[in-house]
Parts: sequence; structure tokens; C-alpha cells
Amino acid sequence: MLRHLLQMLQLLGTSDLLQPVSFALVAIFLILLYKWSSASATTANNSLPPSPPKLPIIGNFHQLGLHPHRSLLALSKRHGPLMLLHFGSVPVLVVSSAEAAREIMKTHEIAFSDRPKSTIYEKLAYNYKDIATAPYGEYWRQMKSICVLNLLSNKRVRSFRAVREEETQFMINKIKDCCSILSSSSSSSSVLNLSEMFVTLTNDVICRVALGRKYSGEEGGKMSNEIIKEFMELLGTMDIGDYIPWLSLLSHVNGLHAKIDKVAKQFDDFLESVVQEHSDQMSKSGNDERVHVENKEPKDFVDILLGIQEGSLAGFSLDRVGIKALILDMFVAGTHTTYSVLEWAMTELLRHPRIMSKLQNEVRGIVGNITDIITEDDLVGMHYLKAVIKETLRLHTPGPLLLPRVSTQDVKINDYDIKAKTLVMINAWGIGRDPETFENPEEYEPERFLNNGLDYKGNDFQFIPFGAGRRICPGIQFAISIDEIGLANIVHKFNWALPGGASGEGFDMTESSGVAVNLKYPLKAVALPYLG
Ligand code: HEM
Repeated sequence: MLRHLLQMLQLLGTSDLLQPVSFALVAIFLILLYKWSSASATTANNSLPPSPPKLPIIGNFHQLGLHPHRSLLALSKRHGPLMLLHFGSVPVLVVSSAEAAREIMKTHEIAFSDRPKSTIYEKLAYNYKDIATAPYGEYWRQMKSICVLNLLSNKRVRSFRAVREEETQFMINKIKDCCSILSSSSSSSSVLNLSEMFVTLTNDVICRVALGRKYSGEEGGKMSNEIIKEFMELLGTMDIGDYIPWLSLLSHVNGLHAKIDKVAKQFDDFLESVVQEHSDQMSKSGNDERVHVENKEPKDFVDILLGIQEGSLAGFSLDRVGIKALILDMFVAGTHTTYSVLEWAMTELLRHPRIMSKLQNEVRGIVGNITDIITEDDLVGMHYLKAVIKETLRLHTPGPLLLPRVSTQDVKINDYDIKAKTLVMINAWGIGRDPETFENPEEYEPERFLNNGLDYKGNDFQFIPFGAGRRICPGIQFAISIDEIGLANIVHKFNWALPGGASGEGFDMTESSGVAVNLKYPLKAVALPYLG
């Protein structure tokens, strides 16, 4: 129990900042626990979904652990696919089956399309002015349609094909360089930090597409992977005051709010300077050469958004904050999720040499022994590659609990009463492991996707790594294009092994904690150039 409470404090961002207060709290909780344990089981109420017993004040917080998607799946096996928890005083509906997810995201879609308020989102996401945290309503609708039609449409994603191919070429060259440096010294093979390569690839593609150039360290820019990482960690933290209002002072005292303010400011300073640079450039170019969305292929997302701001869509004005908030979403929602697919796919391929060979055979069979990179035209017939990516999204769903939603009205589902203002967490990771849908659900078997016809576009509720309904991820095509070209090239150009000839069986698969789940420790592997 003590371990659970300490984990909870860590999740709430209090662990290293407020040790004495944390331990005092734990002591108080333990005393309360003894006193009130008999009263801890939820009052039987047939019209509410089943609930595990909860503790006074904190409710079920202590049962989340460091990997909530795992703890919640275990709890749902005992209590059912619609389960009611409490985080402090907030009711939380946990959804763990395809049928229940369909009820939430399709049958009662409108009632569940809002996002919860949170002090962290408010401070980090410009007071909910981005798409991902904006309340369901007219502002969100306008911002999402700008994103879907102008930034992430299939046509627009295709138009940035050269950027993806060039950045993939950079990654392959970097790996080749590492191989030749190390083979000319002591070893004939080289240990590479693949996680780092994948973060750089994804971040650089997003930077070039969104901002017009790279801002990674060596390019002298101010946007580092570290800022994004800190940002993501904060998004995965819970502000205790959102759930137990009388404890809200804690987040001031323990420095959480100060940290959020610092990271939000760093991000804003960076985005402000980029947007200003683009506006200055546009003014300098003058009217004739000015980039307009309607009549000329624009350079990057900031140009497009400035063009929209100038043209002003009927009845909607996109202001400076809106532009920065939209760009923020591209980084925050796009970077860790997209690179996590490459990281987990390579991890599984290294652990399963049979699958690695089968994929290499497909890729090498289609393009032969070319020295140039594989282009997007070559990917069309690579069905096994696409199955590998889907299986990775199933077994290692980058956002295992999707993004939280909140109900806006009372709804009845499967005879259960779900009250307005209930927080909703959909365990897409757990749904992807349902043995009713997937045979041997814990096994990594891309073959299952060659025959089952399941797609991730939000129509098959058994497989929803990108969510579904109105709030579905608008970046599917963008992410998949980077993952496909990155993975195809990396397995085509090199043969791979784990360092020291290790077998995949003992590989440390520990997950990081937070909203996007990556490997806890970077993936290191040995590359041997493939000579055909
Ligand atoms: C493998 C990569 C990705 C995964 C697994 C992923 C997953 C998700 C999920 C689960 C949601 C919430 C959906 C829901 O509530 O039903 C979401 C929302 C969102 N994603 Fe992605 N995403 C990925 C890549 C991207 C990329 C590359 C971008 C942009 C460049 C992006 C932009 C967004 C935005 C703006 C939202 C908010 C949508 C809304 O609230 O209406 N995502 N994503």
C-alpha cells in the first residue's frame, strides 16, 4: 500500500520536490485508511458502473501506479469494460472494450467529445487555444478544420514528401558514418543509439514542415528535444488540485506550477520568435511575392497560418495565440508518438529475427540492392511493412489511454448511468489486447494484420491507436508516412543485432511513464551495412 501511495505522489509530481510533506501525507492517508477501510467499498448502486473499493480523499488514485494503462486493464478484468473510479472527488469512467468504446465514441459521440479542464493544459496550451485541449465547440471546430484541410490533408502531407526522403537519407548517412568510423577502429560493427536517431528524424521533419527549417541543436536553433521531453513529462503529470481542490496549494509549494510556467515560457519564446521571423519575411517580400494559400504552394505551416490569418475565414479570426497553439500541437502531439512507433518496431524486430528477415526480404525483394534511399513510390507494395507498423501500434499504442474526454450531459450506457462531468479514459492499449479479438494477444505477430482487414482510421473499435470520432487524430497520414519510409530504409540498408550478440529474450522492455509511452531506456543496436 505504501508503495502505491508513493507511486501516486510521484505521478502527482510531488516526489522530489516535497519529500517531508509527502511523507506526512502518506502517514495521514495510512491512518485514515485503517480508520475508514470498512467504509471504503463504494456504496452499491445498481445504476452506476461497477467500481473497485476506493480510499477516502484520494479515491482510486493509489491504484494507478506508474503505468496506468496496465493497472487499469488489470482492474477492468475484475470489474468490467465500463468501470467507475474516482480520482479525488472526480468520477472517472474507464472504458476497456471495443463495444464500450463504440458507445462512447460513436453512439453517444456528442456527449463525449469535450476535453477535461486541467491547470496543466491551461498553462501549457495557451488557455486551451490549441486543438487537442480546446473544449468541444465552435472554436475547436474551426481550428480542427484549419488543421485537417490546410495542414494535414493527404495532399498537403504528400507535398512534403521530399522533406521526409531527405531527412531519411540524413539518418541513413549518419548510421553509415558511425559504421565506418567504428569499423576502421577496433570493432567491425557499431553500437548505435537508435532512439536518438528516431527522435531526430521525427523532430527534424516536423520542424521543417511546420517551421520551414530545422531547429535541432547543431543547427543553432533554440528548439531542443529536451524542451519537448520536459513538456511531455509535464503533460503526463497530474495536478493534485484538479482532483482534490483543498490540496491545490501543494502544486504552488512544491514547485510544479513554477516548472510548468518555465517550460510554457520557453516554448512560447521559441514559437513567438519563429512566427515573428515569418511575418517579417512576408512583409519584406512585399505584396507581389507574398505567399497565399490560394494561389501558390506555401513554404511551411507558419506561412500557411499567417496566410489564413490575413485572409480571415468568414466569421473566424485566427490570432497570433491561435497560430502558436496550433504549431505547438504539431510538436507535442506529433513527435513522441511518431518516433515511438519506430522505436518499438525496431525493438520487436530485434527481439524476433524471423520477423526481421521476413520484412527485409519483402523490402529487398521489391527494391533490390539499390544504394539510394527507398522512396515513397516503392512503399506501395510493402504489405508486410504496413502490417509491422499496425502490430506495433496495437501492442505498443503510443498514447495507451488516448486523450481524456469528459461527458457534457447525463447518458445511459448498457443500463449504467454516466453523469455529466465524468472524466473518460479509453484504454486503447487494453482494447488491443482483448483475446476475443486477437489470438495470442501478448505476442508480436504482424501476420494477423495481413488477413484481418482492421484499420486504424477510427471505424474498427477493436483497434483505435489514433482514437475515433470527431476527436480522432488528424495526423495519421503524417505520422504513418514518416514511420513507413524510416523503417523501410533502416531495415533495407543494414542488418541489425542487439549489442554483444544478446538474444531478444532478456531485453528490457520497461516503458517510460507519461502520456506517450516510449522505451524507458534508449534502444541501442548494432548495424552492419547490407552489401546485397
Ligand atoms: C503514431 C503517431 C500518432 C498517434 C498514435 C496519435 C494518437 C492520437 C490520439 C490517440 C489522439 C486523441 C484522439 C481521441 O481523443 O479520440 C490524438 C489527437 C491529436 N493528434 Fe495525434 N497521434 C499521432 C501523431 C500525430 C501527428 C503527427 C500530429 C500532427 C502533426 C497529431 C496531431 C494531433 C492533434 C492536433 C490531436 C487533437 C485532435 C482533437 O482533439 O480534435 N498527431 N492523436
